Amino acid sequence: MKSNKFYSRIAAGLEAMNIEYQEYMIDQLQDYLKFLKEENKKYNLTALDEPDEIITKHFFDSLSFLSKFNLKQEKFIDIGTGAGFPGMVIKIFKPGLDMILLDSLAKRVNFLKKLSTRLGLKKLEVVHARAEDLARDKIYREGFDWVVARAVAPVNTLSEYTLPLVRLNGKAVFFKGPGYKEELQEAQNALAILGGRLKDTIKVKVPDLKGERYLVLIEKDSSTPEKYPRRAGIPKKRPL
Ligand SMILES: C[S@@+](CC[C@H](N)C(=O)[O-])C[C@H]1O[C@@H](n2cnc3c(N)ncnc32)[C@H](O)[C@@H]1O
Repeated sequence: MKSNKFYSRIAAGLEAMNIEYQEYMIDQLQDYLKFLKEENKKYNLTALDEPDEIITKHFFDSLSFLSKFNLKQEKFIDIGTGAGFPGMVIKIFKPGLDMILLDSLAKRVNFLKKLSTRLGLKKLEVVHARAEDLARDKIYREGFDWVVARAVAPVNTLSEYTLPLVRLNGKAVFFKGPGYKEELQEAQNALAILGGRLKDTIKVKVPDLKGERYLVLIEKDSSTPEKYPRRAGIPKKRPL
């Protein structure tokens, strides 16, 4: 519904990022905003509460991914998705993706399940687990074309959460601020052990956002040894 308050702002952001869309997708995003605001009062799902801030810092930041990567019908997982960023937003604009949203916190998982039903999304699974445990499950291990994460952990720890889930020649993409360079320095050992290789760091322009944003692209060029990830909690406590 174009008359809705935030429609034109969202449309302008999508156009600035060169992202193709249909009107119903913006309607879904507005419904997401409404439901997030309602549920956030009860469950503290995200620190941001002001709609314009949610649009810029959560929606547009998540969508910056689609301004750089052209996705087909591929298998995708968002690790530590929280209230659905970036995975839920990407799914709305790429409904053909086979998407899993993973988080270890039940209240966020429950919110996303309700939102998925409300929006009528298909090929979307919301999973309540820790990344370290999911990667030990044969169904998921090395099963994804794309593994993404935003605001979950530094690159060394994050590599152990994500790379065991990436299929050979698949990709992990981390949403980062300008501190990514130091994090990459400290992650060289982790990447080498886990079978990842830094392919690119891509600066993205997020409409209306002050501050620099980057997508760190890692490619998986060899299989992750069986012993990784280590048991839940260890990758954070003792990064490789
Ligand atoms: C700071 S929030 C970021 C949420 C979202 N990605 C965003 O950018 O708004 C980090 C989230 O990661 C989840 N998380 C942290 N470690 C995790 C792990 N090992 N496995 C699964 N989820 C994890 C937390 O429960 C939390 O919801």
